Amino acid sequence: MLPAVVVDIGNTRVKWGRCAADGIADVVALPPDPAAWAAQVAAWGLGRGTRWAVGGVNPPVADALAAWVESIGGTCHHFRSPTELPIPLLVDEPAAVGIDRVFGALAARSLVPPSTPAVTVDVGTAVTVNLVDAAGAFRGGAIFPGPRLMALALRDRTAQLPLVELTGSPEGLGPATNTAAAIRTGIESAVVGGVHGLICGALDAAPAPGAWVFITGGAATVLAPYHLRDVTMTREPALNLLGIRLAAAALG
Ligand SMILES: Nc1ncnc2c1ncn2[C@@H]1O[C@H](COP(=O)(O)OP(=O)(O)OP(=O)(O)O)[C@@H](O)[C@H]1O
Ligand SMILES: CC(C)(CO)[C@@H](O)C(=O)NCCC(=O)O
Ligand SMILES: [K+]
Repeated sequence: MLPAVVVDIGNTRVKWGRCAADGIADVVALPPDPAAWAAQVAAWGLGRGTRWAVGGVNPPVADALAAWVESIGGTCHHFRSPTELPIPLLVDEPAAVGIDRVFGALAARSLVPPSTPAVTVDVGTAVTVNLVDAAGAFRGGAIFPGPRLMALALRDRTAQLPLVELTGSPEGLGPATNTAAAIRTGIESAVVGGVHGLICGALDAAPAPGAWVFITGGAATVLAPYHLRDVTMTREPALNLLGIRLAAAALG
């Protein structure tokens, strides 16, 4: 089944991808709100009979979107479990893995040369760093709070810290001279350092050298100014959407 639109349901936002012959042509991130979805259907000129493929880690929103697609005359394939996807999940409890991590893995292994491991980094509501081995199996990874969750936790669990808005521009890791900048510096460093350490851990565990690293997610720009020696890092904003497209295509 080749869908016209693929949808990745996150914990904060709903990402839509418009499929082209060779991949994902356009990506938008929308709130979990049918009014925004209707406006996007109009903007992309999607008619009745449009084929959709949907999956994600926020089941109530995924169910709502799948039902909404059918209410506007679309047909929708809804991926509900990572065990439905055409990739081995070499972890303790395959059904418990976040399906977004597995969509990313599916896409990553389609982008690397044969017998090349891949590491995926998704910086969203949560950050995940995941390993796909040289045989193309998902081998697990790590999960930690994303930038916004860190900022909320500091506000919610301290007496004196304000909620700091994260901007697109990097703060840098040097000593900051006011509270808000100190929090932004700390969060930036937690993400950059955490991702760096986990990429190294995954590369050490990868059963073959030469792994490719893919970076995706709404806050992936946080990592843009930083470089890892000897590692090929590729920004792939549509990584999870590409994985949904591949999973749908594999349905036949
Ligand atoms: N340029 C940025 N710099 C720092 N933080 C950012 C930036 N862009 C987004 N963020 C923060 O990173 C977090 C993740 O961003 P966003 O919600 O866009 O990701 P997402 O991939 O859509 O997440 P999910 O898939 O979980 O819905 C948000 O909490 C947001 O506040
Ligand atoms: C970690 C998140 C929140 C990242 O979106 C998602 O993948 C998820 O809800 N995972 C479930 C638990 C797991 O992946 O092991
Ligand atoms: K995410």
